[in-house]
Amino acid sequence: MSPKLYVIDLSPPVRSVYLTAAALGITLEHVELDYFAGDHLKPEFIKINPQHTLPTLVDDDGTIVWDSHAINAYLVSKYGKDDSLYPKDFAKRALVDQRLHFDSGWAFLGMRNIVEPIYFRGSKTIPEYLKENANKIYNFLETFLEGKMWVAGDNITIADFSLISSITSLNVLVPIDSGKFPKVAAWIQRSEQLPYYAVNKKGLEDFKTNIDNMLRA
Ligand SMILES: N[C@@H](CCC(=O)N[C@@H](CS)C(=O)NCC(=O)O)C(=O)O
Repeated sequence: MSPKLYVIDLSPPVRSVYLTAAALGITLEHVELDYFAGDHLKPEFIKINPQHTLPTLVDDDGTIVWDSHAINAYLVSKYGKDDSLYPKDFAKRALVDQRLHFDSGWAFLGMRNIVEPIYFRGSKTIPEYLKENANKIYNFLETFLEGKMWVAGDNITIADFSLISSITSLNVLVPIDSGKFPKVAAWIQRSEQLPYYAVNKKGLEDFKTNIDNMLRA
């Protein structure tokens, strides 16, 4: 039996778990919920995750984990052959954790603040202050990548998986100026070369189509 992952491909946090699972070489059983029909708000799902967010993991032994960052750390700790994706060394882990919290508090949130009015309130434009915020996020990331291949050093970690799914989605909404943010642009290109990157690509393309349609509708 494979651990169950409740998903919607459009979601950046869900795609970060796809990347982690692919990097670990493990299979998760995807349970797709119809987000726009409100499947995640139904009592049977609320019983599993009262915060009703996707992704949510239910492992074979009944362990339930939600929040993609916690899921990714859990999967590496439980299924990783080594700790390279989420180092045990305190100082290295602290840097990865900082980047993960940057994803939660800035990158994903910056994207979510733009998307929700488009998805749920019929908004057809992106306010200037949210575009400015997106550029602030790109600028922070540009600084983090100074002298580094990946966001927390020379090894890829789960922080890259969280940030690549959020940042490529934010890029759909507020395009990254590669002249201003060359390190961010190079990091995206590096990520796209990963042998398992396709698991981010499909949901990202669906997300782009979805946003294009909603902004035009
Ligand atoms: N910090 C959470 C964010 C998860 C999240 O907000 N997911 C969205 C989809 S992208 C969701 O499930 N929204 C439904 C809701 O909040 O009710 C994570 O990383 O898992």
